[in-house]
Amino acid sequence: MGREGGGASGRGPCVAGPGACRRQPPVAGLGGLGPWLQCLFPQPGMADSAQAQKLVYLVTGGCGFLGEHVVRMLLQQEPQLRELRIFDLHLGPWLEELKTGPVQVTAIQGDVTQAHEVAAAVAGAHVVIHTAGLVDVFGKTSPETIHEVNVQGTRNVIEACVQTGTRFLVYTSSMEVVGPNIKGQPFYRGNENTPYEAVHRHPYPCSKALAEQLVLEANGRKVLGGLPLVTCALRPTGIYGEGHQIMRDFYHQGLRLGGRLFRAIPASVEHGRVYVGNVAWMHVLVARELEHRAALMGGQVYFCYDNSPYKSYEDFNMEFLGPCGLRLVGTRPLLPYWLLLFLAALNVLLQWLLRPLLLYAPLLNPYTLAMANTTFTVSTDKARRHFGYEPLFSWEESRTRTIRWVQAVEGSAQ
Ligand SMILES: NC(=O)c1ccc[n+]([C@@H]2O[C@H](COP(=O)([O-])OP(=O)(O)OC[C@H]3O[C@@H](n4cnc5c(N)ncnc54)[C@H](O)[C@@H]3O)[C@@H](O)[C@H]2O)c1
Ligand SMILES: C[C@@H](CO)CCC[C@@H](C)[C@H]1CC[C@H]2[C@@H]3[C@H](O)C=C4C[C@@H](O)CC[C@]4(C)[C@H]3CC[C@]12C
Repeated sequence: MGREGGGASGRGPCVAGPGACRRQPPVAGLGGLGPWLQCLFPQPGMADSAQAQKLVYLVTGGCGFLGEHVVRMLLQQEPQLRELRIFDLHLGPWLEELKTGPVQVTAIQGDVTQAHEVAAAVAGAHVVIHTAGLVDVFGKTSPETIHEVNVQGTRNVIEACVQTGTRFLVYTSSMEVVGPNIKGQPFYRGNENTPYEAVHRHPYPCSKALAEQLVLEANGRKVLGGLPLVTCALRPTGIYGEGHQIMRDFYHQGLRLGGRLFRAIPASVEHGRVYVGNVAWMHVLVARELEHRAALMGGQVYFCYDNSPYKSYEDFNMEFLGPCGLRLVGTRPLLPYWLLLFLAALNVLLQWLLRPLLLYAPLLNPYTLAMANTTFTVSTDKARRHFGYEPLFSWEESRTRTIRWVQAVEGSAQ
């Protein structure tokens, strides 16, 4: 089953190309809700594309942090959408508001580890965007569960595409498929071809690497009907933006500490970050262009990037937490690295001791410390060259939106 209809020109005014794909500029002054409101109350131009609505998309993990942004971005930016299926273990109440729009929104409560549930959701979809995953570097879930969800879940998605005839699969991978590696070697302004020893031991990056490999190897497999499956993988660096749980955790930690956070990471260690709206936009563009540029894009990996500045993890967070009243104390780490490592190891011990009683999963553990202490930044234009990606949101917009969101978190916490 292929995608019906013509090529790029049949896709209304929204053709890929630097900056060309923004159907409507986001409305300023709505606290980040502008694009979403536009999708609920479409502008006149939207009506033109009504006849062209024929595609069925499935977003797995569509109720997660990234998934929700992908869902909303699709509704706003994909004029050919007829039905949007949202598959998630936990469905969010916000889905209800989407059901009043012109696109049929189908919420499916399901588990990617259950092959039959995945196959039922995939059947009849033209494109699958697979973002569902267990993101855990804090020891909340067992390595087996992480593997089951991230690897077997991805295998189930691939097999469902093959069995039901879905031809286009976009997988949300991660920078962690590359690194930082166990040796803590820096990856400085690297691109998709930069040589780097990608060796991992932690269950999360291991699972993402295995899943990505499955997706890339599946490119070219014949699906029901005999046509080839076209796959590719997107590798976001650390995502930030509205809904980012770890940012929320840092914010609350700062409030508990009297409006202060204490520097633990040298300011010179740079960490790659990318705004969630731009990551979502990249997914939408890739999904749209896979059919037209299958030979070029099939089996490829793309880092997700934008114009967010290169900074240390903590300094970057302060771009948002600072304007919300928090202060980062110290120009250098206040504790020596060996002591942090000791505390991190102690946290692991405590987690193990307390496990029968409660889940103790603090931000600091040897793995997160190593990640935060290792430079990992990307500098690439592969996505622009291959499918015309340009960030939809400037750094200033991304920053403003994130600050507004943290302020709203603050408001709701009081
Ligand atoms: N957050 C980041 O910084 C980041 C960076 C790079 C890559 N990623 C990847 O992006 C994807 C989304 O991450 P996120 O940060 O939005 O995480 P998230 O936890 O907010 O979202 C994941 C979603 O997947 C769903 N899910 C989990 N297990 C499932 C299952 N068994 N069946 C169906 N749905 C299930 C969850 O309910 C959740 O809604 C993940 O694949 C992650 O590996 C995230
Ligand atoms: C030592 C602490 C003092 O303040 C700082 C700890 C920071 C860590 C909690 C985070 C540092 C790097 C983050 C990860 C990175 O941004 C990339 C990721 C890839 C993605 O696929 C999932 C999320 C994450 C692992 C992200 C998690 C949090 C950090 C380890």
